[in-house]
Amino acid sequence: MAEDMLMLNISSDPVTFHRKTDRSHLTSAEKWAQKKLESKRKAVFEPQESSASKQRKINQTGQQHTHKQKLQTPKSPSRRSNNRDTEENGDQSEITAAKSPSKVKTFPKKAPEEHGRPFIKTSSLFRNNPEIPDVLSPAVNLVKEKVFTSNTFEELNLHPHLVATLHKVLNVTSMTSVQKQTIPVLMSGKDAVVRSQTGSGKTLAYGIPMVQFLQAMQPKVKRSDGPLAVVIVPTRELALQSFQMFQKLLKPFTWIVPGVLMGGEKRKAEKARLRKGINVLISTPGRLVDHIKNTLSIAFSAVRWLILDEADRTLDLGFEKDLTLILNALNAPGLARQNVLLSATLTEGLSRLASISMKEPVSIHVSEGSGETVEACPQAAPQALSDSYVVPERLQQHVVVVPSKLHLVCLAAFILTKCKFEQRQKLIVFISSCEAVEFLLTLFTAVLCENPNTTSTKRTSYLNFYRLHGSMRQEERTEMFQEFSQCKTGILLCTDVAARGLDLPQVTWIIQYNPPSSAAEYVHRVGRTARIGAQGSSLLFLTPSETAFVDVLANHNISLSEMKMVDILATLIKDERFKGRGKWDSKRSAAAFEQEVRERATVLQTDFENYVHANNESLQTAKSALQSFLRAYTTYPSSLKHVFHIRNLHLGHAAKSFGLRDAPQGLGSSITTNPNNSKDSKKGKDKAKRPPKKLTSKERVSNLMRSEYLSGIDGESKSMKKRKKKKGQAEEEESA
Ligand SMILES: Nc1ncnc2c1ncn2[C@@H]1O[C@H](COP(=O)(O)OP(=O)(O)OP(=O)(O)O)[C@@H](O)[C@H]1O
Repeated sequence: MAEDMLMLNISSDPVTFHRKTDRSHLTSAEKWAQKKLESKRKAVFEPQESSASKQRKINQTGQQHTHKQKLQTPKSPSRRSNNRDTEENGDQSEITAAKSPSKVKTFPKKAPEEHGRPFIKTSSLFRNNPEIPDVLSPAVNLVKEKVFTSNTFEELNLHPHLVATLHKVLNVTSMTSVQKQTIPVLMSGKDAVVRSQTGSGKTLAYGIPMVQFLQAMQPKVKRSDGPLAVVIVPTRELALQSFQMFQKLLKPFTWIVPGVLMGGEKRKAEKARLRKGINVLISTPGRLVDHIKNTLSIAFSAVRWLILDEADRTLDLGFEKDLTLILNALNAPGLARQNVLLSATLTEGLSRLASISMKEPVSIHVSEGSGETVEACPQAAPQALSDSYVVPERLQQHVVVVPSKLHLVCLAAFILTKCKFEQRQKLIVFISSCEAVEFLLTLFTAVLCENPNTTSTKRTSYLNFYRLHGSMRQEERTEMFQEFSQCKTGILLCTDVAARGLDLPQVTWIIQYNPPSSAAEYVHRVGRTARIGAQGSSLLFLTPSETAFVDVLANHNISLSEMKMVDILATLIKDERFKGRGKWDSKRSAAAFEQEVRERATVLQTDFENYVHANNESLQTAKSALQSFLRAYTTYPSSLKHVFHIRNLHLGHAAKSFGLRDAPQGLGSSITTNPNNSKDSKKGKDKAKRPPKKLTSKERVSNLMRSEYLSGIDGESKSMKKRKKKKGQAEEEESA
């Protein structure tokens, strides 16, 4: 009930959340028990508002012993008899063992009870969820790109040392389609706009002709010439990766010096390197602007090449100002320069924008040339090529619809499926904010990595978590990136900082736990697997209210197959750590199986909640992670607001996905329109007659931002606005 109130408070608009309780999955005993509980809930909570909030306090402190025990008295003969079943309390039911709360120990300390869980207090995970609609991915015209050609680098008239380096150092022999089409164009001195699927070798497609050009320059290139080529990339890790590739390519041509500038590194050291001379300069936009403004020794008079890798990202709003400044600095000397834009998701609009600073660029779309177009469904409307994206042929794309409350357990179950019960899996999980990455890392490490067979701090060996996001120190970022690159199995929890360009070997699964901000970002995220002709899989999590995103993707020729949430959760049957109270026997009926899965999911959620509520620090971390998730949710572009709108979120349910037992107070109270809250009784009376004030979406968002987590930020709406804007545009990409 408290959750219901909160949800209604954030929006007086019609809410799309389905309130109907789906009972189809329940056994008759459960239906009976649930009916009983509902009538009891009505009797206990609905007559008085105050009793609901009183109960919420009880749940939070766990101290009002008498009242709580009254609520816990088992009534039904079903699951409650085993003390693990839920006691429905709106959405905040509890399961407790017969122990006095004073003896309650919090996770991770274990009492000698069955499964080491003396105290379980959790929500009813499987009740009051919105119905899960079937997802029908519309028919699309599948466009495929052939990755490899039979052509070799020898055909290109390159310097023999360059060809040898390709063979021996980079281990490449035949050209990919994009290389075959791009290298001759760039070697002829023309500008180009290049689009080809992720992991198809675009870096070498510009790297090879550039090195061929530089090594042939007469008089011979000197360090003191300064930058002859400038490569702009949106993230630090990508800058580092491109720099390493140039180090390899330039091995035989030692007189040409590559260098990297990126946020997080020491400016002083970079200035010194610039003074000494860097010929191939790779940089993030923000840091380059920084040096243009502050480093006298940076000069662009000799620049002959400008590369914008991930050009759509670099050209979009977040970097517009930086890029204008860079182009002005580069254009000033007025030397003839070759310009190249590359991305897997370049659209006509962007190429037109880019053409302003380019000279009759050649447009290279691999799917038009050497690729083959496969009509998967002739009835489907033909797509304009600029709108349709190509994903790797051997990428298997899935979507799973999961109600918010079950998100956390479902992600955990999926990770266990892959990393505990399958061999050699390397996963990347995309999450919408840095705080949420940190939170999930701590939570999973504590709850999933705990080894039940040891009392020591030894962790399970099959789960190795890594993290990558924009709020990490640069040394940590680089270390994590390299460690994850080299590991054979592991789970990288990250934000979109890892979505573009990164070439992480042998990644088997991409999980989009929070949906991407656009179809293009979807393509880049899934593109971290199935690279250069390899196999890979992806899984997109959506809530029932977000399923229209499948149509958005279909508009770009992306088709997904549905995975069922129950099938993911079923893995928990294999994990004895989350055993239900009843004796589980695999020969029992399908209904009993389903029941056991639900119990185990509840046990897992309980572990998460116990960890989160064990102390104030973890509670605050969970709350700020929830807050950051909500904030990120408000930054979806207006074109996707019909799919991802904050008013469609159920706060109480979203809170569960952060291990919180209830929607935190403050989120609701500051935005409430409940007339009973009025201090002025007369006014309150008048107000009571009126329907709740309809808030504009702006008001709702600003209310949301004024929650308890932001105490101290209250009244700083300007800086808040700034932060939000920044977050939406380029939160994870580099600004310096
Ligand atoms: N001709 C080739 N033969 C074999 N491997 C290649 C070839 N060209 C590039 N590769 C390898 O393919 C991988 C992907 O290349 P690259 O990172 O350049 O792809 P991309 O098209 O830029 O991807 P994204 O769009 O994700 O940035 C790299 O490991 C690279 O070394």
